[in-house]
Amino acid sequence: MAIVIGLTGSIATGKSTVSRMFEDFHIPVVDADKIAREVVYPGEKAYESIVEAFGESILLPDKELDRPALGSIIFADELKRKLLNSIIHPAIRERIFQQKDAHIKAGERCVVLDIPLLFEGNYSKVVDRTIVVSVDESVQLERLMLRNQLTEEEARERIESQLSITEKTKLASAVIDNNGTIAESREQLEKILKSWNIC
Ligand SMILES: CC(C)(COP(=O)(O)OP(=O)(O)OC[C@H]1O[C@@H](n2cnc3c(N)ncnc32)[C@H](O)[C@@H]1O)[C@@H](O)C(=O)NCCC(=O)NCCS
Ligand SMILES: Nc1ncnc2c1ncn2[C@@H]1O[C@H](COP(=O)(O)OP(=O)(O)OP(=O)(O)O)[C@@H](O)[C@H]1O
Repeated sequence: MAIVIGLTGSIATGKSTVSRMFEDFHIPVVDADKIAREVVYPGEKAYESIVEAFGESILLPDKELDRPALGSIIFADELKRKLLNSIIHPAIRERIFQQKDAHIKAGERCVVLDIPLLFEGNYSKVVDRTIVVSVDESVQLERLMLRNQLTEEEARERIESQLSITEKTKLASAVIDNNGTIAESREQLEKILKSWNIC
């Protein structure tokens, strides 16, 4: 029986940074953010529905989705965020399950599902264990503003669009404290996987 691990965090807490570490353990990762980009390539069904719902102003001159523009709209307006979610989440969900099943069919004994909205999207029932990557809210705010070049207000809107990191850590099987260095977080990951007899 394969073990399915759900990896999550809140925005900019370091989920992708930890996700990359699974490569060292030869554990495949299904990346929901990557899938979210693929399902909105021009020509995909979700792309057409997004343009219909949000208008051509969220497109770049080459007709690709203008992700920062769409981000500014949906993180500032809960109803618009719900509208985008209702268009895009079913397509993301379908591909997550397809990729997970393909890894298991190929004989992998452990698969990671890296999903930002793991708890909000009710994925916890399809994973065996969860790892939450956590940082203090002040560190989260600082890293988010720096990475996405956002004002404090914009960064706070994004943080508030998800379940808080405090709530997520309460729901986790294991927590990685990513306030320190990346090497320290890697050590914590290794310890967790060893305690679960995964590496
Ligand atoms: C709004 C979009 C176009 C902005 O794109 P951008 O390239 O700037 O950001 P990216 O996709 O890398 O997302 C960054 C982070 O934002 C957070 N986030 C993204 N979408 C959402 C959402 N609908 N609700 C809450 N948080 C979200 C996640 O923590 C994610 O890791 C994009 O995030 C998107 O299409 N979102 C909807 C799909 C989604 O929910 N994805 C995340 C979960 S699968
Ligand atoms: N331990 C660390 N020390 C310093 N910077 C870090 C550390 N971990 C991550 N970062 C930086 O913080 C930012 C957020 O990290 P990352 O992109 O991994 O977060 P994320 O949780 O995947 O974000 P998102 O939810 O937006 O996809 C990045 O710029 C990353 O380089």
